[in-house]
Amino acid sequence: MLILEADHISKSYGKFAALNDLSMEIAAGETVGLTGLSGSGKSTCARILAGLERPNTGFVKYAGKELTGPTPEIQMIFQDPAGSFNPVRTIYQSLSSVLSLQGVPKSKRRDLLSEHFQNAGLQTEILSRYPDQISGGQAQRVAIVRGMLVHPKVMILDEPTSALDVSVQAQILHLLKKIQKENGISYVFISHDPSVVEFMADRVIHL
Ligand SMILES: Nc1ncnc2c1ncn2[C@@H]1O[C@H](COP(=O)(O)OP(=O)(O)OP(=O)(O)O)[C@@H](O)[C@H]1O
Repeated sequence: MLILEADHISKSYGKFAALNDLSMEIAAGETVGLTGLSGSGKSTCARILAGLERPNTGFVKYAGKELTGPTPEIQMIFQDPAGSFNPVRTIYQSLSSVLSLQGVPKSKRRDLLSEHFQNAGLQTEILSRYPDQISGGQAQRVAIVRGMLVHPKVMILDEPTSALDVSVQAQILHLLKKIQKENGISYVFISHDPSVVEFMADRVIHL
């Protein structure tokens, strides 16, 4: 079953064409790799597939319907995980507000987060820290947990391990594979590193 489709999408910024006539299809549960040189439009494509930007021409369909904006069902993970958290809130506060939007009562949030943390190889002590008090690898695990809290069907991963040490990179890639196996979600995995994309993806598209 197709979950996400891009149909002849193009994007220009002024006269500059960042993405030119890309079509791709992503089936439920599969990982499509997206690779290409710096400036080839990978991040532009990621933002469009996540509904964060609209293409100038063409369209994106999610679950058969045109995507016109962001939806919780498509989550995006960025290269710089620490930067995607509010620096003046603890990790618990940031994640708790996601659960609040989900209607999870306060009394259940800590236990639920502990369960997610254990599953993602994170110690629960991290919940009381601020984003600048955790490592890059820990921050990326927390970002992945945060994305999973809303039960997405698709995750767009834009260079999720590029800022991490090689040993930490491998751990994150294995965590992502485990999460996919457990939840059957689809990934669009973007990296300029062909070996990382090969490891993760069922199919690879070169931009
Ligand atoms: N908001 C924007 N305004 C103007 N130009 C942009 C904007 N976003 C991207 N671009 C340009 O579009 C092109 C594609 O950028 P994009 O970030 O999608 O490439 P990329 O393949 O992800 O590159 P990298 O691997 O270096 O991150 C680049 O030349 C970039 O400068």
